[in-house]
Amino acid sequence: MGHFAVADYVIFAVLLAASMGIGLYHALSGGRQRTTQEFLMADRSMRCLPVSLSLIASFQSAVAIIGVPAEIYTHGTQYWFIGCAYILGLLIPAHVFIPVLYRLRLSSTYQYLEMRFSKAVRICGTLTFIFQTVIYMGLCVYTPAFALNAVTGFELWGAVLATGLVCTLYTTMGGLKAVIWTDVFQTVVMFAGQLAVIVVGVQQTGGVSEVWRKVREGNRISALDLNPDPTERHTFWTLGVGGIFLMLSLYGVNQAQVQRYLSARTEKEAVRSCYMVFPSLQLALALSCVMGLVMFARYCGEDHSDKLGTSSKDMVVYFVMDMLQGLPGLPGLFIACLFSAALSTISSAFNSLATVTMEDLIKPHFPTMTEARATLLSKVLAMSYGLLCLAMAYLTHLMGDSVLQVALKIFGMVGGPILGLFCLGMFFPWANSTGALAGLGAGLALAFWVGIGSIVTRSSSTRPLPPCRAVLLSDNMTTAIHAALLNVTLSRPSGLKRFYSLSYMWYSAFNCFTVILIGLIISFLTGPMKEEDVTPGTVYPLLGKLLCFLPEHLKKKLCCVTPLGHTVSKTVNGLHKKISPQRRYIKHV
Ligand SMILES: O=C(O)CCCC[C@@H]1SC[C@@H]2NC(=O)N[C@@H]21
Ligand code: NA
Repeated sequence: MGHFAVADYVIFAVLLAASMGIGLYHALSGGRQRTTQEFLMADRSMRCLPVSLSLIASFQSAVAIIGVPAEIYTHGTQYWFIGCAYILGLLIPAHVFIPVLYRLRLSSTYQYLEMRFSKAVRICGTLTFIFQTVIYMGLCVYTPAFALNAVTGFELWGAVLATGLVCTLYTTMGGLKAVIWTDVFQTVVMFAGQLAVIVVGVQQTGGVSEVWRKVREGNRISALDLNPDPTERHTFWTLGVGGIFLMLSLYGVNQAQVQRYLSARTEKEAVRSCYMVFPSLQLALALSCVMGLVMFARYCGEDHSDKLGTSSKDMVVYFVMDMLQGLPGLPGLFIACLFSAALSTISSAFNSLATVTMEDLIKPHFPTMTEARATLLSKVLAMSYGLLCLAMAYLTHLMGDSVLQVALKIFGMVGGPILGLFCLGMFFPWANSTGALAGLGAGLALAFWVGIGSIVTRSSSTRPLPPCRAVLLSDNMTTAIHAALLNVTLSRPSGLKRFYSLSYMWYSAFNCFTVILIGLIISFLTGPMKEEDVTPGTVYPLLGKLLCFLPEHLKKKLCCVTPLGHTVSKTVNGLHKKISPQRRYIKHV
């Protein structure tokens, strides 16, 4: 099955060559990547269009291209409601996180934690991020390679090595500029590949109306599920609300994204790039959901259970090869789409790992290091992280069946606490570094307790909808069977088991609130910080913004008077800075 014509290999090779070419171009042009400002921050000269396409590419990998269609095929279109989370999930980063982080002119987003709390908090934040990204990178390398190998015999480790090496090379040579411009190219290839599969799939299923009829009969169009039960895997609340915290952890404080915001030439360009992400993310979500629906309609009523019934990872590639078989070049286009998605995510991860390792873990200990050595070290780091991620590729093989679920769990378990740390710092001036460390520790501990508990007790898997053979029965018959299935198997989990069956879409929110709650309690127990001791510009005046409708004098009374006498609240570039008289003196010395 799925023999590749020469044209397919050519297209795949062209993708790798084009990525290499872009990397080489940026290695030989501009400042020739001689400074870390250029290598890690693209000289802070980027415009909003490439930044926005690069922002999508960072967290739209083969996991989404294979995982989302499998999710829709198995459980229906409930997952599509995650698109509702993109509204607040991008507005809050654009108007809260970007202003604070951009004005501090950071290179690593974790520098914020040292400015707001202490060096210890910064190191913990950086190490947590590295842990999360290395695992996620492994998943992104493994997914396309294993899926292709399983269905088409595509040379497995050859693909993994080719991907890893090409990616490491152009990231190491061309730095962030190369990563952003290859992301732009790879995002276009990714959309083209998905569109091709959809067009051919609809045409082979007998047209749009035929697809729609089969999808409706197979009740794959999910209604708005307002079930408030937090253990229900996918409902409007877990996806639309829980998804907001997932988006904030990725598009608000994740190093890969913050680095892109900071590489924009002005803050306005950064905010605009965040806005421009919205339509492209909706398009990416729509393409992968529609692909799942077309796959369902195509195989409805036919018995492909031998192939489709196995692991969800393989069914999508099987479907694509089945559709594109015999159309020279299209299987190659889909392979290119899969590896474009993987490459653009992995290169972003490499580059962000190299940046934080340099900025947070190495430079502070070697302040006298020359630019040349620092840039060389950054390149060595990118290479070594590349090799580490190949090792991780195998480990993720053991993580479980639905790659999408594994990725979202990782973001929830590790990204959630990091989001909590930044929220604690930005919205609660009283929080101190002891509280921050305690909060992060508690958040991670709880996250891993729930996450691992749910894997061990296998309480997070939800029964798939009945396969579409049930279509042949009348509607009410199907409903009756479905109801029977429900009340028989749905034994109400109680106590700890219920705790383990918390929907993984709530992990980000749950862990974020844990960090904030514990962080505040410990801060108050160990002596809260005084507002005038907080580094100016590291606190977002949440109270001031929320009460912005109040007249100025009332606002001053409410949120600018501290017990140690009044402080002058200076509004510097839109952010309230509390500079007490004596500090004001220090400030101007
Ligand atoms: O595709 C991946 O590599 C990870 C799975 C999707 C990650 C999240 S889901 C919400 C947001 N929208 C995206 O397109 N990616 C992120
Ligand atoms: Na990607």
